[in-house]
Amino acid sequence: MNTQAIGGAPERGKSFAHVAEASWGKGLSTLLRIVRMTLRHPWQVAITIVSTFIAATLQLFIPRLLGRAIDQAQGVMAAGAGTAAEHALWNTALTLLVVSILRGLFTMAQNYYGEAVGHQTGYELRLAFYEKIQRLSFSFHDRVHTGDLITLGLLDLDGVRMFFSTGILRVVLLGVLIGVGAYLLISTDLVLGLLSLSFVPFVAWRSSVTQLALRSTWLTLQQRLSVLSRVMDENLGGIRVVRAFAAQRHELEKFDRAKQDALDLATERVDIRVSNTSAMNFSFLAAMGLVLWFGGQKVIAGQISVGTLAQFLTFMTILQMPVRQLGLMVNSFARASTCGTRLFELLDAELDIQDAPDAKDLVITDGVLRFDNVGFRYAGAGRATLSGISFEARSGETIGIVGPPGSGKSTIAHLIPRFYDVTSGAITIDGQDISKVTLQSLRKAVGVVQQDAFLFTTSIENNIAYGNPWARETRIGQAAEYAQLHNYIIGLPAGYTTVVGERGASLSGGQRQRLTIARSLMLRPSVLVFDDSTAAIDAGTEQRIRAAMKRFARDRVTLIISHRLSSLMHADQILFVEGGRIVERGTHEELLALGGRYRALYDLQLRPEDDRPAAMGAA
Ligand SMILES: Nc1ncnc2c1ncn2[C@@H]1O[C@H](COP(=O)(O)OP(=O)(O)OP(=O)(O)O)[C@@H](O)[C@H]1O
Repeated sequence: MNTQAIGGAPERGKSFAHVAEASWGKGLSTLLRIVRMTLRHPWQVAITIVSTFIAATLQLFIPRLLGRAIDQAQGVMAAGAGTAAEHALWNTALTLLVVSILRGLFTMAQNYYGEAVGHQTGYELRLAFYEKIQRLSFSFHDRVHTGDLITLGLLDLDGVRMFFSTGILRVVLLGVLIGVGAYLLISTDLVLGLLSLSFVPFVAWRSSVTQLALRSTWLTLQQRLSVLSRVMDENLGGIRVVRAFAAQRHELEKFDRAKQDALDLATERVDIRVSNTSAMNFSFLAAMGLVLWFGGQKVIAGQISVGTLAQFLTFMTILQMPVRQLGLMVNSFARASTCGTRLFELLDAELDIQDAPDAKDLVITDGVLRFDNVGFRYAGAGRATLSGISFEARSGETIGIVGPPGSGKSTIAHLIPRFYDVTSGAITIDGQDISKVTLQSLRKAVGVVQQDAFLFTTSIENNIAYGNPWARETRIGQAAEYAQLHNYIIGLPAGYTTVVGERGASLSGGQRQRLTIARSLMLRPSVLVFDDSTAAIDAGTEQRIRAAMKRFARDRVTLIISHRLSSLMHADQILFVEGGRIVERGTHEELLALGGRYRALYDLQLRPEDDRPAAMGAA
């Protein structure tokens, strides 16, 4: 993803996971930013690093103590029980025990606080991520697929979260073990020390190469998993359509293809891992064989003790694991830099719809909504969707908007709460340009009942009170009454506390639409827009809703967008929109008298069959 892709350029449906690896400079600044985030928890970070340091240092004592214990055991065998040699052996054993316990305790502290820092950083990032997603514009959500966002919020976030424990702490651990350990070994016996460390460069190199190879396949794997999430997201979201079209087999094949792509890569990753692990094992065992051979010669020659040889071998065993994990550390750095770069680009993305610097709250006085020569073009669209839209609606007035599909009716509705910003002209409410007032106050003043009757998987009550969670029961009941839903709800065994199922699955289409109407009424908005939101409601119920809402509509502007003329023919003003322009306007009677497009639509929909002209009847 690049900033431009988020902020502006519209590649609809383009994957979020296409990002190439970050440049070195960018990667480094990302890592520094993660470190800064981590340092927001200075105490935990300090405790973790100090514990890691102490645990690693204590671990270095173990080979020495073991070597000494072996030599002392030989002394006991030569001198017999109860001698000073036996005392010395007991002391060494006790020291070994204490060192092991202390090392265990510090390792526990290292793991505990290390995880805590990672989880806290992850939590903060997750919060920032979700907050940002909530604030990004509709254009962003038009463009970026939900599956990609899920991948970003899970996998990428994890890559950053784990950086502290798998990246930074390993630097400390390896630094102490290899740095101090190498010094101790070489200072004890130069040749044996060098031989003991001979496997380190090869294993470190192989481990890093393996992890970098795994990482590049990981990036591709992540993209493929992102595709898999998309397929699953679409399949589950559209499960009813899939069933209705008996398209299960097609969907399964689609899923299988996406899954196979991911699986092939996962298998490739296993191959890389297995072949490199064998090479590393071989190199370690070869180095051990060399140390045994040379060390054995020295023992036989009496140049070193058996305990000293055991010390070298034990040290090698201790060292091999962190050296093998060096690649993981390299990977952790690389992963955190890529994931972090992606995540931070999203977090830093400029909000194209946000409060102007000097934005003030919208103040409603007379409740006049005005469109002044408004033009609009969707980002990336070849031509304007709306041009020269002008109209005014006063409080208590109802405006009907009608027109062929795709003519721009919903787009008009979406401009009022600033889901999108106008490209030219202005929209004002009581003389205040909506682009200059705070989004919060604007969206409280504008209620849009959308075509898509989305409900949350919670109770009816919570769904109605969604925009106003502290609302009293009486207000919730009143909104339901306006929407002609109250009688149905109180007939349910659990009444208002009935849970509506996933996205309202247990309700009919009409009930869902009425519930979303009630939800918007709860806001008591100054401008209330019905965007084709009564299509699933029968004409009789719609009439009752209109009658019930008469009083409610008295002190607000109501905009009704509908294909059904009976829904809007009573409006004070009707706008006929075609090709993004208002081509006819007036009351029902005026438009009928005009004999234009509205009239033709009326003849088609409402005029009694017998009265229709022959041509219209034929149409
Ligand atoms: N998010 C979007 N991004 C790009 N183009 C869009 C977007 N939404 C709508 N369009 C296009 O804008 C035009 C107007 O769409 P709009 O939804 O406003 O029409 P409408 O009159 O409400 O249609 P309908 O009656 O079918 O709901 C259409 O050509 C549509 O393809």
